[in-house]
Amino acid sequence: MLPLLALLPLSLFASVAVYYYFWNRSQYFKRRGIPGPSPSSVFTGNLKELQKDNAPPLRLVEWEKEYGGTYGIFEGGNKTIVTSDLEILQDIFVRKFENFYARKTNPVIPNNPDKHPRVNMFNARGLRWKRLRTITNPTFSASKLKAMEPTMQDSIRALMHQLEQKVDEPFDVYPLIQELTLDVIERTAFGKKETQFGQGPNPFIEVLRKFFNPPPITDGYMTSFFASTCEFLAFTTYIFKALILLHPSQFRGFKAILDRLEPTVLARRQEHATATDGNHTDFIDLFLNAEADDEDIKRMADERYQDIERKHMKVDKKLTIPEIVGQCFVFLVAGYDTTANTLAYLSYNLAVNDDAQNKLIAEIDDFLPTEDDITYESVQNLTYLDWCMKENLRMNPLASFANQRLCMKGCTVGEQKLQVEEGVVVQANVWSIHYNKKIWGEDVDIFRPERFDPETLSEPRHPLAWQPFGAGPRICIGMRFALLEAKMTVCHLLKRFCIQKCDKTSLVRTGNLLIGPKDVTVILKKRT
Ligand code: HEM
Repeated sequence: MLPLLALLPLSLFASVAVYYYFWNRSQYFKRRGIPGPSPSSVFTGNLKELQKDNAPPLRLVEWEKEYGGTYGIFEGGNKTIVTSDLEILQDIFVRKFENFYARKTNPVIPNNPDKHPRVNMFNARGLRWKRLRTITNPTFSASKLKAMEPTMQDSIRALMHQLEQKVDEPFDVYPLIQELTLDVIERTAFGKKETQFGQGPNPFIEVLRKFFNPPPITDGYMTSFFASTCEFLAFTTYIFKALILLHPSQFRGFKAILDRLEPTVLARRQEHATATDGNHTDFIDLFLNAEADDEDIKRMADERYQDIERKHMKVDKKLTIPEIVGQCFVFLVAGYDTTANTLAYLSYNLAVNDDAQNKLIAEIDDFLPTEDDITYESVQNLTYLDWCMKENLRMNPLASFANQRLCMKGCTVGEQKLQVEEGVVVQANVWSIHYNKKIWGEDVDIFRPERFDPETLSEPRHPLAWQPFGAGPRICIGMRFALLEAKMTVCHLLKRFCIQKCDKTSLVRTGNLLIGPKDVTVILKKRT
């Protein structure tokens, strides 16, 4: 009885100590004199209010109006400095990359990025990231993109065939665009031979849709727990592994994607073992050509992520099979909805801006007399199309939450020499930057591609004034791929149709991971 009674004050003391730790953490920005919204919970910080209306980056814009250009929030245990100060961001993304070479911990997948076998390039850090990036860079070279062009064209033409059935009546173009971008990534990245168009809706879309629209973090006790305790990752990662075993259903989305990828990679590896020619046809082939043997794996186990600081250090150009699966996973996830959202937003912007649409059609007709003239090279030469793409992504930097870095070694940043301590995250407030009137002029809310005409500028804009693809050594690796696909699709589309608005055309942005339009309902009119 007595020992049990003694446990009572002990557990009381432990609870007070734990609470004090979290309370003290929640006072971090106050102690540092950095303004910001008071956290609604000492555990999950500002996460609840951040995700309240299902569009977190837009909440950052509202907070900037209240707290200024640089302020602090708590994303669970992540202490995050949100800023639209371009000099701070230039330091973080570019000049002091050696202090900021990692991303923040993902509360939904709390895997240790230095140890997890299936780490992908997005989550990896330090030397491991450098190795993955170095092997993957050539995948997006001009020659590889050119090799992918015929497949992209085939899927785009299949989409046009579907759109022909939709003319003259209002319809939501977004789901069909999603079908296209998934089709392209499945065919170019994972060797799927035939287009899915004409064979019914892609069953994988539903899985990805759920993946991209997770419930708010604070709605789930597991995600709340991991988000609150992200500084104890070395320990919580084991709890995470145990929970996956106990509740696999919680991670159904990931599992469904991996269940699909892993056998594909393994089957292809089998083909590689028996085939004689080493032609790279898609990402999996390219990765398998860099497969690590036992010796490589032993050597790579000594890889220390801090070695990123040794700038000229050579990296192994080798990947393990789980890493190959991880890379394929991130390409699929990063390459599908980002491009779909871009095209959906552009369809909306063209529908509600006749003038821009007419100018774009005139340029396409001038330079590309027939659909056969739409090629890898020719679309690069269309200036107005390029301005439309840029303006569309200025108004809709849909993946802006990825523009953040974790401080790995404390230093000062920006002109005011703001001290950033190790373990603090810096998040670019991209929507505020992209709508800053001092940078873009008074008409920031208007779709005006001409603002990207360099001849109208008295001096060039700051290199980070436009950052839909991020910046610095970790800038989006799929940028050229995405732009090629989007530009070719727009050219095919406007060669055949013009896009008209109707009563149901409106723009409501939503999404936790990416911000996309809820729907894009328009009317397609056949061009005569
Ligand atoms: C319009 C479409 C796209 C947008 C707006 C977009 C946006 C972004 C952004 C903002 C980042 C973070 C960059 C940073 O932190 O500096 C990123 C990273 C990344 N993106 Fe994209 N992306 C798009 C398409 C793609 C495609 C098609 C792929 C692959 C097929 C891809 C693969 C990746 C990967 C692997 C990273 C991580 C790079 C690294 O950490 O080294 N993205 N993307």
